[in-house]
Amino acid sequence: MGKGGEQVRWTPASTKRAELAASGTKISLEEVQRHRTPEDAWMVFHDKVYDVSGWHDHPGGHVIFTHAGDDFTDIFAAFHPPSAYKSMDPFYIGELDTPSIEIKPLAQRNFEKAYRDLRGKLVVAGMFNSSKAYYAWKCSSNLAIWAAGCLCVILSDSFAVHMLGAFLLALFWQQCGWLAHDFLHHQVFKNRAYGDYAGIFWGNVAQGFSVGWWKNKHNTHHAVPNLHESCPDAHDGDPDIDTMPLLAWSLKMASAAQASAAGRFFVRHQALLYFPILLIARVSWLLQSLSFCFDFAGGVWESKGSDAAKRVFPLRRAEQAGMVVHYAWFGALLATQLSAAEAVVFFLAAQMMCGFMLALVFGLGHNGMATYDADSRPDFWKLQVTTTRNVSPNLFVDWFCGGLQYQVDHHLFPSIPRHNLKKVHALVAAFCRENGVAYHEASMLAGTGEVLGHLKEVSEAFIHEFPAM
Ligand code: HEM
Repeated sequence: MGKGGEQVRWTPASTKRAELAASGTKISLEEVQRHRTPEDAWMVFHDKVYDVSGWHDHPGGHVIFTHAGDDFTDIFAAFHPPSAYKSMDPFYIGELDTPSIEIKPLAQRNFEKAYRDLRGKLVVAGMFNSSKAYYAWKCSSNLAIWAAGCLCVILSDSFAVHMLGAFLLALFWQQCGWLAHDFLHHQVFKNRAYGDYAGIFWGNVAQGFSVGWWKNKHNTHHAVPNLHESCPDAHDGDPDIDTMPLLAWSLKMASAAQASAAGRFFVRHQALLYFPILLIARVSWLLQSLSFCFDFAGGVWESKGSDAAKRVFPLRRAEQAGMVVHYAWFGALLATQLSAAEAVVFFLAAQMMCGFMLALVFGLGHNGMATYDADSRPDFWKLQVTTTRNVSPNLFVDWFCGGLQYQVDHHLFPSIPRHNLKKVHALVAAFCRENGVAYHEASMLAGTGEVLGHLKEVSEAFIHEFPAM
């Protein structure tokens, strides 16, 4: 509140943060909630208010704006190394006029406290420390799959063996996806540059994915899973559910399809089209990666926040070089060993099999779970837990899903290495039970059934809502 009790409406980017901070003015939560776009972004951390309006050079990119107008205490802890805490100081503008403890319901306060205590216990228990031997084994066994795939192409003239090679390369790329994921979440190395370089090896060089593109998209997904964007100016939507015009995960998304015949067709038949769409997913990711790395095709395939991501990602040249190496080794393999026709079949088969195996796991993680509107989104823990599905583990699932079978645990603590997630899971499951938080787990088969069932429900709701279409 301002002098005389009137509500103060702060001007956005022009705000002089230091002056505001020095004035000691208390700020209401309602006031913070009004500043929710990239150019006018205020956020709360442990009852302190920060103004990050227009900070397009935040080292993590535009993901910071997903929490404009909101509390970012827990998401900050999830993403940042301890060294980042001091970089908040220049953005401080004041204290909340009413501490959150007096605003939030008791159950919520208890849960938040317990969640933060749990993080502390996991740090003390060494759960954030990686086993380098484990990752050396994962990396070398994956390279063995790559070698086997290449040898199938080099040593044999048989079409069937070549197709086996395509399958092995598809498996290799799928596992590269999980390795790049772990390195880029900084699960393996405390030194973030090492993680980024390893990510470029397993992402750009090995499988043709741009690390900068992936980080921008994936970190935003982590910050706001299954959340619909509030408005075109905001940066608060989950890019992973932005799958229109092909798949609609809620009636809200489906409604956007009613204007075009193609859109209506896809929504009506999306449960049947789900598996065929997974087959082409990787081709789309390759195009987005090329677009991000080389400004290819005028940015047609780029996702929101790409400009900032290109500017802030420090290893842009290295990732461009990585892409060149990827297409050089893969192109040389196909061009020197196969006829033109067989090379095309091999290329498409490998891309489609890999896309299917990657996307199947992605779908299991969140699709068919709750979706939220940005305006009514729940707090950090509820958003992360209720939008996410764990897959019941077994030896095959553990290998095939690369740690993402513990999706809930991973979302709550993204920088815990995958080999510790089994232990963490036992604590998180007990913790959710004690605090009455719905926590969902299904087998691979049942989970995929849930995804298809959800797509069908959205189709039916769409047909019911727009019967004349
Ligand atoms: C005042 C608020 C914030 C400040 C001062 C800040 C500062 C920083 C700094 C210094 C880094 C670089 C860390 C390093 O690599 O050493 C960073 C990275 C990052 N930040 Fe923030 N941040 C803020 C808020 C946020 C918010 C709200 C989010 C998410 C919603 C976020 C997400 C990230 C991500 C994803 C990275 C990149 C991590 C990586 O892949 O290396 N930040 N931030």
